[in-house]
Amino acid sequence: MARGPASSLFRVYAYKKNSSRIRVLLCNQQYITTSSTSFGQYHHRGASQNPFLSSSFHVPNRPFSTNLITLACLGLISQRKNVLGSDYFHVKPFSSVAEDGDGDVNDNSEGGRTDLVDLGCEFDADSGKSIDFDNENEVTSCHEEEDGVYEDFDSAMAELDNDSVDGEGAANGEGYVHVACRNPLELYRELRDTENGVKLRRSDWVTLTETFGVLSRSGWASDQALAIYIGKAFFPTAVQKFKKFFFKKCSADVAKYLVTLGPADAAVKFLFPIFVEYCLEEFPNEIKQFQGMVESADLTKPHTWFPFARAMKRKIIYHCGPTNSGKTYNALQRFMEAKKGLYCSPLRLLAMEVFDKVNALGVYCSLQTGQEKKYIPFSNHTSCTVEMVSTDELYDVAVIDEIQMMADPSRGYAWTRALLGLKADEIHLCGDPSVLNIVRKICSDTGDELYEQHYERFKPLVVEAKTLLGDLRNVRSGDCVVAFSRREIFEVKMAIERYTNHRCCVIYGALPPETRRQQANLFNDQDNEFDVLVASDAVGMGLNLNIRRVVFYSVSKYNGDKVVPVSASQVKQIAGRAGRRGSIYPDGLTTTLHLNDLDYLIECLKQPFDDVKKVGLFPFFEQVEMFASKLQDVSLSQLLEKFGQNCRLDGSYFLCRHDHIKKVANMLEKVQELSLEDRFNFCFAPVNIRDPKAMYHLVRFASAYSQKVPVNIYMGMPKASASNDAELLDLESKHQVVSMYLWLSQHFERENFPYVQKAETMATDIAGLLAESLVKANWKPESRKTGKPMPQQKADVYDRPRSLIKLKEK
Ligand SMILES: Nc1ncnc2c1ncn2[C@@H]1O[C@H](COP(=O)(O)OP(=O)(O)OP(=O)(O)O)[C@@H](O)[C@H]1O
Ligand SMILES: [Mg+2]
Repeated sequence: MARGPASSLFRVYAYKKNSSRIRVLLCNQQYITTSSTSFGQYHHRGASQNPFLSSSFHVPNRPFSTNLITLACLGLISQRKNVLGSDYFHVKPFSSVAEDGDGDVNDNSEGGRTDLVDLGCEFDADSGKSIDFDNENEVTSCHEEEDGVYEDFDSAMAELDNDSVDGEGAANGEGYVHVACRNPLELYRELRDTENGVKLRRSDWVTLTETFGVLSRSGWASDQALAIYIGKAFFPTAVQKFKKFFFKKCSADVAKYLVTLGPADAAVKFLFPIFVEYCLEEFPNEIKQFQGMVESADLTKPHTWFPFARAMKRKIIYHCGPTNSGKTYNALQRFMEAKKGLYCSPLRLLAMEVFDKVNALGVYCSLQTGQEKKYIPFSNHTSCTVEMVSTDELYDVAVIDEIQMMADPSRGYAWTRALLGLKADEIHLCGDPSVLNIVRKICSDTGDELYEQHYERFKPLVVEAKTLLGDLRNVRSGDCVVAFSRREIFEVKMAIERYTNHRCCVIYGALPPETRRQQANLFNDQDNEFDVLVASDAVGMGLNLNIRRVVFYSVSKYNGDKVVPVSASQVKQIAGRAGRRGSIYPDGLTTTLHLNDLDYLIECLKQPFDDVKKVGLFPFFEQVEMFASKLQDVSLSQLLEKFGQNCRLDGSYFLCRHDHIKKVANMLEKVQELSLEDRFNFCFAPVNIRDPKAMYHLVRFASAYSQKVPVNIYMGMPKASASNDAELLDLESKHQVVSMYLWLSQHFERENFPYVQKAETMATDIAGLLAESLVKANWKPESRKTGKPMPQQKADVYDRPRSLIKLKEK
């Protein structure tokens, strides 16, 4: 068996065709020795003399080259200890490895020992079968070999071995290092300095072409390339150029080896470091430019963005608990006691509710939402929406309500910014426990003191197992039926009012907050006939309504793409509206319309709160501007796209979704004279991008603004309340336009928007008309008209609303 008898070196070559088939041929002892530190973490104890001797060994799923080293060592170790589990592969003992008296494998470092040679065998994890090699390392028997790859491989290997034997210094097995074991930089330089590469056989050329295809599509490789500032967009081009270079320069042994590996991950892992060397030399400008871009899109360490807040010693109090447990109530107590306080709300409606409540209790409080600013003389307190938080003002106490919204995919950044940036001695966070861990982490980054106050629900929420048995005639006074689309809301309202004596109020997202508030008051007030509320998930956050029972009309909703189950946390939030302390129904009930949705409801209520791992971030304009300076001739939408692709974030943060902003930016492309900053700010205006009327007006506002003419609202005012759904939709959309104008007037120089008063009057009038319309609304939702005509319903039989039937049929 011995080959190169006097050699203190041996070679192992590992070939991994798939995860269970590993071939060990030869390895250069020197190589193992020098690389032993790289897997030092995998062995312990007993490594005193020979670093490969270990009493236990874990075979990691490592990159190919590490496996190579590991295998070589494992062979030695198994020889001595037989410790390898057979899960990974069976090790055929290396009969040629001698043991000394105490059973240790001879330490090669002693020098002159010649017995560590010729380690030729192949291992198969599944079968345990091995392929034996004779001492010239040519296959002597090849069990269960089916395809020709192995044969090619074997002959390639045999050739390589022969080359090494014939080559310089090979007589004793020294000097030859297989390409897989060689330094990639060296390999790259060799390729680069070669005049002409080897002429490839057609079949090899095909294999190599496929291999480059795999490299170019490899997510692993494009991720790794980011480390040397090869961006994802440039990566395929870089691979393409590398491929050209490679085909021109490739040497016989590299080509042969790659062909052996085939178009697989192992080949990508082998090629990648060479590719890196190539890129570093070939694309210095691209790398520099991308590096500049990446560095300007650095969103890591967001707590350092607020040096003033960092200079303060803030006290953070987390009011942590489920819905209706008194979190907001307790935080507001501190807010009202403070000399100067700020309350940050997730919704305009809730900001208004707190504004009213606090003023009613004798604490002067102003209101600040995106659309309106109500300054109460002598007030030191402000109730605002979280997006309007000022990180410049100093406060004694600030309250950030619904803090779990930090994890909201689109709006989360506003909560994160408030928490990181508020300059307040005391900050009260109210929310469920889902973001508690991440708040702990953020506080340890910011150096703020965190106090936790845990709450329990005042009264447990009771699930009514009977459900409404699919029949809306089982609705009772004090019920809130929750549906997840405007269309369903009107269908339910119509059905209830048609088949029962109840009257319904409605609350949904597209209604202005004034109208929602009017509807909520109508429902809360016991002295009228409106005793049922039909609402969307817009009712879910923080509001205090006189709800006895929350009935889920359905437990799935359309997410803009497909119908998906409503999330457990949302179900909890919504169901939590029932039975508020202090309301006329302090015992909360919840159920579903249909029996077959009940299990899902119970499951959601039972589920523990998520443990959120990341919260949202979005760059300030200044960051986007800095990023823009690294690019030329790109639109804002492209800029944001690129920012999203290239920004760096810490593990606790994600970049908030901004498709909506990009769409608005695209629409505004036709407005030419806007500065980048104005354009950026316009994109945050509250507009329904699916409403062409609203989009038209936004573009008009932006055009007038860019031409420095006073921005006016040219829109006919409706004369009367709606008498059908089209008119109702028109009112909703007109209110949005006015609301957008008001928002712009708050976010840009006021003198450019001189018609604020007119807009406010229009907004109030439209909200009034909407309220009037909703009281009498008993028509089919507009979108229904485009569908097939419905069969006539029998007057006395309640029929389930059609959209639900369709959903269930699906
Ligand atoms: N100590 C208290 N005394 C009187 N009323 C209270 C007290 N605590 C809470 N309430 C009332 O109970 C209701 C629910 O309280 P609160 O709004 O603070 O709950 P929450 O935990 O913030 O709920 P959510 O998660 O839904 O926002 C409110 O109407 C509030 O005024
Ligand atoms: Mg609350």
